[in-house]
Parts: sequence; C-alpha cells; structure tokens
Amino acid sequence: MKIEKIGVIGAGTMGNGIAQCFAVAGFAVVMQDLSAAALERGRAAIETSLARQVKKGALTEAEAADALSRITTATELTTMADRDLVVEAIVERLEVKTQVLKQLDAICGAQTILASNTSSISLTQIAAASAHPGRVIGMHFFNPVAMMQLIEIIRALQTTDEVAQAVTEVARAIGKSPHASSDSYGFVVNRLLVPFINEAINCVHEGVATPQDVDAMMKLGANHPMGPLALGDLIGLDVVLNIMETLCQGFDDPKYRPSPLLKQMVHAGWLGRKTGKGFFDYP
Ligand SMILES: CC(=O)CC(=O)SCCNC(=O)CCNC(=O)[C@H](O)C(C)(C)COP(=O)(O)OP(=O)(O)OC[C@H]1O[C@@H](n2cnc3c(N)ncnc32)[C@H](O)[C@@H]1OP(=O)(O)O
Ligand SMILES: NC(=O)c1ccc[n+]([C@@H]2O[C@H](COP(=O)([O-])OP(=O)(O)OC[C@H]3O[C@@H](n4cnc5c(N)ncnc54)[C@H](O)[C@@H]3O)[C@@H](O)[C@H]2O)c1
Repeated sequence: MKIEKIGVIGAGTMGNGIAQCFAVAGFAVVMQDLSAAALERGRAAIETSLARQVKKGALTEAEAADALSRITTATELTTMADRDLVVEAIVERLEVKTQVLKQLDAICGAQTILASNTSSISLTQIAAASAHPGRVIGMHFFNPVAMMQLIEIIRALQTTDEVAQAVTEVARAIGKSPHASSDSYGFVVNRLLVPFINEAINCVHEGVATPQDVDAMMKLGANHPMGPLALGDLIGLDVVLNIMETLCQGFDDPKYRPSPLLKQMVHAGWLGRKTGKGFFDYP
C-alpha cells in the first residue's frame, strides 16, 4: 500500500506532534481541527518544538522550515478525501471517534487507512463503526511525540494484514520503533503507566505526601525522567481520567477506579499544561 499523503484529525497535544513527526520525515500533511484557533495553537506548538529540535542540533533551520512548509491546516474534514493515511487524535471518547470515522468513511476512498491514536479504547469497537473495518488500526504515539520512540500498533480483529504491514512500515519510515499490542484496553504501556499515575494522585488525595514530594521521590528513588503528577499534567488530566474509566469499565474491575481527586480536578478544568494549571502551575 502506497502511503505518501497524510491526514491528522485533531491539532491538540498529540495531533500537532504527529503532524510534525510526519512532516519532518518528508510527508505532506493536512492537519484538521474544529476551529481556526485550535489550528493556530497547534501550529504554534509545532514551531516551538521544531525550534527546540534545531537548538539541540537534531534539525537544521532549513529542515525545520521545510517541515513546517509541508503542513497545511484546515477545518473542513473533506480535506481528507485524497489522503493515503489518516491518523485520528481527537477526544478519548468512543462515540466521538466513531462519529468522525463514519464521516471519513463517506469522504475517503476505500484504500485510505484510518488509524486511531486512542490511548485505551478497543480498536475492534472503533472499527465496527466503519463500512470498511479492515482498514482501521491503532497507531498509538507517545507524548511528547518529537521525543518518544515508541508507536504501539494495535490491530482490531477486523484489520487486514496489508494494513498492519503498511502502518508498521510507515512507523519505521518516520523514525519510530513500532511494537505490536493486542486489542486489550489500554494496550501495554497505559495499562501499566496510567494506574501508576492514578495511584500517585490517591497518595496526594490521602495526604501521604505533597505533589512536589511524590514527584521528587519517584525521580530520586526510581530514576523516572519526570514524576507521575508532572506526567499527568503533561498528558492532560482529562485524558488520564478517560483512560482510567475505559480500564475500569472495560475490565469491569474496581482496581482501576479513578481517584476522586482526579475527577475533581477535571471538573474544575485543571487539566494540566494545556490549561496552565494541574498539580503544578504552568505560567
Ligand atoms: C497517554 C498516552 O496515551 C500515552 C503517553 O504518551 S504516556 C506518556 C509517555 N511519556 C513519558 O513518559 C514522558 C516522560 N518524560 C520524559 O521522557 C522527559 O521528561 C521529556 C522528554 C518529556 C523531557 O525531557 P527532560 O530532560 O525531562 O526535560 P526538558 O528540559 O523539558 O527536555 C530536555 C530536552 O529534550 C528536548 N525536548 C523536550 N520536549 C520536547 C518537545 N516537545 N519537542 C522538541 N524537543 C523537546 C529539548 O531539546 C529539551 O531541551 P530544551 O529544554 O533545552 O529545549
Ligand atoms: N495526551 C497524551 O499524552 C496522549 C498520548 C497518546 C495518545 N493520546 C490520545 O490522543 C487523542 C487526543 O488526545 P490529546 O491529548 O491530543 O487531546 P487534546 O485535548 O490535547 O486535543 C484534542 C483535539 O481534538 C480536537 N477535536 C475534538 N473533536 C474533534 C472533531 N470531532 N474533529 C476534529 N477535531 C476535534 C480538539 O479541538 C482538540 O484540539 C486521545 O484519543 C488520547 O487518548 C493522548
């Protein structure tokens, strides 16, 4: 399967990083979101990240400028009609993802691969909403996309071998390391990592230690690059909550119950870096 033209749905925390990653690797990318403001924020985040890569010597100024010129933005979903691969990175809710998938079914040719960057939702359930479920697959990037090597490749029961092979090859073509996970809620990394973050939030909720101390102890005591609460803020506490809810309902197991403090912070709109406030402040 020829993959040259890329579409990315959602220009948020992950969507803009995914668009940047494909553009740096030489692909033409259309990044779509619901509003011009969201697209402007996405483009600004890409410019900041590219500048950090130039400063670090990972890219030249010219390579960064070329990458930026390969990204076009749009609010119309119809811009996905001629894409070979569309990666969806919108809100972690099944009903919203399947609604967009149905729209893409009508817009894109039957050859277009529809990949979801879902953190936890069953790909078989997502694919079931498509008229062509064989072309649906999970392509799970990690945050920040520019720095994280892994892409979890998750086949739905319906995904064809051809599609799985094409997506694995394109993951390598953009300099990432693809690893397969079966279609189990949260796949591998999030099934392990996100309950850890949730338990760190329970520690704060129960007064075991302050957010600063919890993070300092995990960095000093376990050599983690950043503490679980700062990581929750980076991911977005709404996404952390969505993942815990998927694990709890999916496995029907109370051990995945979201922390009451996590729910409160999401209700308060304290989602972390993307809202300037989470467990820490981001001026
Ligand atoms: C939720 C899901 O579904 C799945 C997920 O993504 S789970 C989350 C997975 N991600 C993680 O676990 C991240 C863990 N944290 C880390 O690996 C590191 O803390 C980090 C890479 C995020 C940052 O690195 P750091 O050394 O801690 O600090 P930091 O100083 O910010 O970055 C060091 C260098 O990396 C580079 N860098 C970091 N973030 C970058 C970005 N977004 N773009 C480009 N370069 C970046 C920069 O060169 C930076 O140097 P400058 O600050 O001088 O620009
Ligand atoms: N945040 C992370 O660390 C992370 C890591 C890996 C995977 N994911 C997954 O990626 C997806 C996106 O997460 P995020 O953190 O980037 O979220 P985000 O809230 O930062 O961004 C979501 C973007 O999607 C846009 N959007 C919402 N509905 C849309 C629609 N119908 N059409 C087009 N755009 C729409 C929003 O305007 C927003 O800009 C989720 O499924 C999440 O679970 C997140």
